[in-house]
Amino acid sequence: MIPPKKPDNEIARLAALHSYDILDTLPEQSYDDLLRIAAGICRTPMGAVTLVDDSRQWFKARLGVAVEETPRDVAFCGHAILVPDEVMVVPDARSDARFHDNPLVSGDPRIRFYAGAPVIAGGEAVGTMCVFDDVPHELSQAEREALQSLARQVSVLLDARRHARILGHHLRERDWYEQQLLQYQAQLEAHNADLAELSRTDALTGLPNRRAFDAALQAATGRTGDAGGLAVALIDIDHFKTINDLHGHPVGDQVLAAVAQVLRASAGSAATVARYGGEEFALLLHVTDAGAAELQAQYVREAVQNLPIGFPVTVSIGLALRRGDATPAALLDRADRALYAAKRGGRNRVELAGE
Ligand SMILES: Nc1nc2c(ncn2[C@@H]2O[C@H](COP(=O)(O)OP(=O)(O)OP(=O)(O)O)[C@@H](O)[C@H]2O)c(=O)[nH]1
Repeated sequence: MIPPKKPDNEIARLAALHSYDILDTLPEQSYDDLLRIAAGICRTPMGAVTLVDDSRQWFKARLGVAVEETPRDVAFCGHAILVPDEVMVVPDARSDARFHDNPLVSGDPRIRFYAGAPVIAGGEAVGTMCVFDDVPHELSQAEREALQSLARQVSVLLDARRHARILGHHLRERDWYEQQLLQYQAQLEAHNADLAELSRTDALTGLPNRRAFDAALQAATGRTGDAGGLAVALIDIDHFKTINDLHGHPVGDQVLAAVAQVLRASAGSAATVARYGGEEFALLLHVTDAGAAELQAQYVREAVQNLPIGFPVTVSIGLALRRGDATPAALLDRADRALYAAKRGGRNRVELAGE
């Protein structure tokens, strides 16, 4: 027996074979079908689609062969791939010096006839489409060409497999990027929501700020059709500059926070309470008439007056009831003028705006 030598381009040949990542995969109908056609055309009971690995030949498809692989040393196909563009035909292995005492000849499957067409993939002879028989044979020119054609079809299958795998890889990569994008988008939306929240909230008191109050007023005036259903109260801490001057700015901040808390607690859950400016707050009240609005404003004023802070803190309140379809600006203007009147009138009081 003469074991097949390794071709000069063995390293490149193995690289090409391994790039298909097909060794030791499950049988596939397409390869089985091609093999069956080859055996039918060449009139043999046995055959294989072999891939010649470093030290073994592995069968992607097999017909009448019990084993999944054999050592490369005894592989007929190891010889066949040495001449990539020819079909190797061994009419009777027993009279061929390379094979007469080959264990595949002396033992099962007792090969006498062999014909193998190299499968060229990635430019290299990676294996064969081969047929064999346990009786001697000849191969006609037409059969030889058919075997070669079927070997080319094996190459087509191998390339299709590689393209499918590359495509699958790209799709998985695209899915991954899509996932990343969705995550970034969710993060951005969360940040935007945080920013929106920040831009609508006063940091010192935690109350909605002037922008948020104006938006709430705008929305409420758009909704409320009936006159007198809505009132705005502008609330200003009295002599706040003096509080700052006497007790210091940090204490002034604490007073602002305490007043904010008391306003929120005393204004009722339906009211919108906001910090409207430095020491100025605003209330949006849903009330049925001026009497109810005034009662609520007085309640708020007294709640501030009763704050247990250690020194007197009072507020002046300008109250304006919405009449007809007055705009938010007109309503605020009337409340502001009423506040001015409350200050002038002695502070710590509620003044209801006239027409
Ligand atoms: N501590 C503190 N003071 C503030 C803040 N915002 C505004 N102020 C102060 O609030 C004071 C408002 O003073 P003024 O507008 O003169 O009014 P006032 O002293 O409250 O007097 P009247 O409104 O007339 O009763 C100013 O001294 C501002 O510096 C703040 O966030 N913290």
